[in-house]
Amino acid sequence: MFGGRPQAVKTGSLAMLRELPGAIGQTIGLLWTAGRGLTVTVLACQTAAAALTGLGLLAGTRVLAALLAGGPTPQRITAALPSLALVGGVLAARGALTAAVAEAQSRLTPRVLRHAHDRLYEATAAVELAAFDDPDWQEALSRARQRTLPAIELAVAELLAVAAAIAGLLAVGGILATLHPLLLVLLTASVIPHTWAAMRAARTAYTGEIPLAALYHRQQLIADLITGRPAAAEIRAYGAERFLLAEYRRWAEAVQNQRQRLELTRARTTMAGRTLGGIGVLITLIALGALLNAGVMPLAAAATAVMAIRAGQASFVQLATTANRLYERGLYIGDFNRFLADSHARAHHPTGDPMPRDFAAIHLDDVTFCYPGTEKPAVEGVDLSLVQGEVIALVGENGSGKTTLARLLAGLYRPTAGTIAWGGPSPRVLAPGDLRRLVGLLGQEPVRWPLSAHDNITLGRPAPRPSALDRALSEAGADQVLAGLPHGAETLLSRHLHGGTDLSGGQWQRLALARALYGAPSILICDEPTAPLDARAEQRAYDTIRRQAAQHGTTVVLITHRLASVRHADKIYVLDHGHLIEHGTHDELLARNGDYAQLYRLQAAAHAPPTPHRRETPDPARP
Ligand SMILES: Nc1ncnc2c1ncn2[C@@H]1O[C@H](COP(=O)(O)OP(=O)(O)OP(=O)(O)O)[C@@H](O)[C@H]1O
Repeated sequence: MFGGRPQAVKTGSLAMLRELPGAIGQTIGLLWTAGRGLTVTVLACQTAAAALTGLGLLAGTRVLAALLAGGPTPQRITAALPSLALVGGVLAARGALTAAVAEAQSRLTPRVLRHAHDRLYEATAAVELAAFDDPDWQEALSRARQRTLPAIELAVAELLAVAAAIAGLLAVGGILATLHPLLLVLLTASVIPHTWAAMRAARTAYTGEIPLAALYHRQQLIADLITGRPAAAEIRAYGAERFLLAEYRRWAEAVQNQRQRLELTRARTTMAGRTLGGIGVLITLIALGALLNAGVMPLAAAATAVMAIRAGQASFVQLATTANRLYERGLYIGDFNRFLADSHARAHHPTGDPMPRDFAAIHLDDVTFCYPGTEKPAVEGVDLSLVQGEVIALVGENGSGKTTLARLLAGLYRPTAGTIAWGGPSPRVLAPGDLRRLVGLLGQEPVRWPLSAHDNITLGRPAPRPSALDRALSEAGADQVLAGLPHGAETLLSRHLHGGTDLSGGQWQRLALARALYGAPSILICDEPTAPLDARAEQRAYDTIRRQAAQHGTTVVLITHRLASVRHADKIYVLDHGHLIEHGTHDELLARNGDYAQLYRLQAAAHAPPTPHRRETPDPARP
């Protein structure tokens, strides 16, 4: 309902058996890339431990045979001693191997997790911006983070448990086959009910987990609102505490009920399996008794058979449970790998020569852009040419496509149709990633990076020239902000971190302008850049922006609803429902008396001094 579309997963036993090898393959692939040596160590130790189990059982048979043989007790004990020593040695060696497996596993699991996290964040960081607007990709990302990463951690343990169970079964099977082939049949018959119950319980957990995840997601959203800083002020201002707590409790109760239902079903299935399993064991013991009675098997072998069958049953149940769970995790891992491949396909891959910093013009030819998953273009059929050093303004009503067009110009989006060409006499169509390095972006709500003030400006970029930082700071007025900080440029800007501090909206904006200027951009996109600034800072910001164009040849794209601020732009483009409907200078557009002129006069009237009007004298005749 709200936790993402549940995956269509086949949960039948046959489907599981068919797809289990693929799931195991996915998990092994992950283990292999994260730590080959450790994987081999764990598997080798497990195989050796299983072989030792078989050897121990055989030695146990010999001990029993010696003890049950005729003759005086001291003599029988002496005869059993070598086999007893072997049993002791086997047990000690098995203990050592189990400890080695546990140690290797404890080193392998964090490695696999780190590797998976690394791949996830690397793939996510590399994708084009448009992927973040695609609900399918977003959903796959959320699934990868919330379900796959925890699943991977469990899959490692489960894969190793499956391997241990298979090795154990092979050892026990070998012993039983040597004792009497009929014992193999008895073992299989006795484990069927248990195995069925284990598989069913695991499947119940999986199918019940999908609605549980959706409910939990909703509960978490509200918990985040209650505990997070962004909503803290509004919650208190509107007195929404009780409302939110009630909402939280509603979802928490739904989570609790669903969990209880799941646990109950699981407990009942397990109980049924155990009861049937008990009957299976009883039948096995009766059959063993019959074999003994018929003289087909000596007493010592029968005792070993009982132990082997018990060990075999445990391995069978472990195999059924973990294989089922591993199958489920394998589905998540497969999903994760598909997400990585899809993200890789959506990533920017640099092509061709690097773009020169200087360009004569940018030409947009019949450019259209649709957001992923939408059919209505946000920008349609736009033709536009930008000359280096120009200040252009994009104006229009809310949702008319200004931000989208600016992002197309910045190379952050790829046109759905049409071309954007950069360059001089023979303009080149560039891959969007080539443009990005040349662009400075100043948005209305810039990111407040929880880093030092210095890193907030540089973001790890090398200085294009030695004085770049000082110049950017002074041009943006951010030097004054830094001067007021307790540790200057090294002050940590986050109240969430110990020793950190916070800035006002306007101070953050000045830092953002410094960040945009620091890279000496060829094109500076300012999307409502002065909303949080006071009048003086706004004036100063516009002066800076204009100076960038005049002195440094930076092309400026200005988006603002304050039309008084765009009067000095070299060209003004008016957008309406994604279409360019007018363009020209301020005076040309006023003379044209179109949409721009109307909007401008509307705003000018709002700022005009109020016209004095006569106070009406009350009419004594009116009631
Ligand atoms: N991420 C998105 N996914 C889908 N549609 C989007 C997305 N962002 C914007 N749109 C749609 O694209 C259209 C243009 O949006 P855009 O943000 O470019 O307008 P704008 O002129 O900058 O608006 P405003 O003045 O309100 O900032 C709108 O109809 C909007 O609903």
